[in-house]
Amino acid sequence: MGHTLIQKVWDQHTVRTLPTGQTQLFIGLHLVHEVTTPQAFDDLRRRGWPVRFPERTFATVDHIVPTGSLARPFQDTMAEAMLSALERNCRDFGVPLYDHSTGRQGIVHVIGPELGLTQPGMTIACGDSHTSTHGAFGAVAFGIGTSQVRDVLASQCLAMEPLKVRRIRVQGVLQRGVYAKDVILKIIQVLGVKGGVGYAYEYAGSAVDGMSMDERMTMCNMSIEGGARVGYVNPDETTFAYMEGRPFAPQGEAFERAKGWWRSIASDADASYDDDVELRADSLGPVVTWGLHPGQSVGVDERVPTPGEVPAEDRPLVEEALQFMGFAPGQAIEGTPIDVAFVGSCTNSRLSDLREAARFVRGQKVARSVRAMVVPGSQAIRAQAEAEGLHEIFMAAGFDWRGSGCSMCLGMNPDKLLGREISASSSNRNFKGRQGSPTGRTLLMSPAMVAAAAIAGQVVDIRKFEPAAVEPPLVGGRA
Ligand SMILES: CC(C)[C@H](C(=O)O)[C@@H](O)C(=O)O
Ligand code: SF4
Repeated sequence: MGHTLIQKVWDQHTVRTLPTGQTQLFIGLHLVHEVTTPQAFDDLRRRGWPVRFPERTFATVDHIVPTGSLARPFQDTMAEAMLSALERNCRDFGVPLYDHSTGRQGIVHVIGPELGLTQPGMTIACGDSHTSTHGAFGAVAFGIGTSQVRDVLASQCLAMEPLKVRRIRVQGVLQRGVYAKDVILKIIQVLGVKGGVGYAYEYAGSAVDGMSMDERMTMCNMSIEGGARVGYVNPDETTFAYMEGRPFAPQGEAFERAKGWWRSIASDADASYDDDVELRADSLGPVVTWGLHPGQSVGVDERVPTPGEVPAEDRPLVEEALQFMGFAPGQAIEGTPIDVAFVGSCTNSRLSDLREAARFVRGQKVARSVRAMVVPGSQAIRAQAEAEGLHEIFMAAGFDWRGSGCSMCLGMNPDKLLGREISASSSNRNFKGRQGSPTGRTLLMSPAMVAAAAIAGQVVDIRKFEPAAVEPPLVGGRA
């Protein structure tokens, strides 16, 4: 009987089995950001402990940074305190900090892959739930809390419960206007926001095989929204092509050797799974959330539910969501007016996302009633997008072209919804108050759908929304 990737990687990183039955797992890469680490570093300082493996620890600043002026001190004193603490901690403990001065700052889940820090077969931890993103490379990557951040800083190890594995095969070809974002929103709609609790999700099947690394990252990123702490894709030639030449990837002969090892950690053909699910890609359309968690979604050509048609146990949540969002039961989602359009977040702020959004924006104008913004995931993506002229396309249409960071994904910085504004957002969470206003409302969708909604001033079906006749001349290259 063969093994899955997660079994192989887990075994190779097992230090020992603890008396509790948990695994003491060695962590290959520890990513650090400003929000979840100050107390962890303080704890080490109090005990006089060093960071055990500073060379396996990398920090950036993303959640609280303004995407406009970076003049210090920040106006928000809490944000200023968090960044100052991270700067001091990195200095005191010898941890490299990828801040704005490096030209490599960005959302932690964007810069890890970009720098080649994220590699197949690694165990990766970060005090952030969307660490599952890195699983796109065939890494076992998961979010941890602040006390576990302290454990990893101090020992480079974690006490972990093993996970069951659910294989999710997406077969066939995605139709025009349907993206990885739609696939993962559909998976969460079908399996539920708690369906993945206790599981790692292995994404496979011909549609996933055909996806770029950016698309696989979008899928793995939202695993946590389906309850799965880990999501991964087996490494293949697409993975290796992405890795080659990245600053922290093995180079030359070492890269060739690494490829052999990376291939060997992929799930075996005869591996057994705790659960197996299959989805047809061909039948999928664009998906939009209408409610208060990422599982409350419909096809863009469908209607929001009526409380009567859902199982009794779901009814209170559906009623609450309809009321909060201001939807009449059974209303069509298409045509919903929007106030804000946000292209960004660790789900969908990579170069290919910006290129795709720009395709629909070129030569158009943002609706007068909409404020629209594009927030690249990293400084490198921003620079590459500018080299291709994407920023001009967005700005000419009336989009705000901003600096990199988490921005309005969660509104822990000046980018926030106001009052009851409703946003079309390429991010990953639509919880109450998520985008910075307690009464603000969020509709999650693909970046192309956000771009089209910005132009139309309402939710539109991207399949009916033609890009301007001339395609932007896309220069090859990568961030
Ligand atoms: C701030 C951080 C702890 C949080 C997370 O863990 O995911 C944030 O990134 C989010 O997306 O809600
Ligand atoms: S972009 Fe959003 S989801 Fe991603 S790490 Fe930042 S706040 Fe969390």
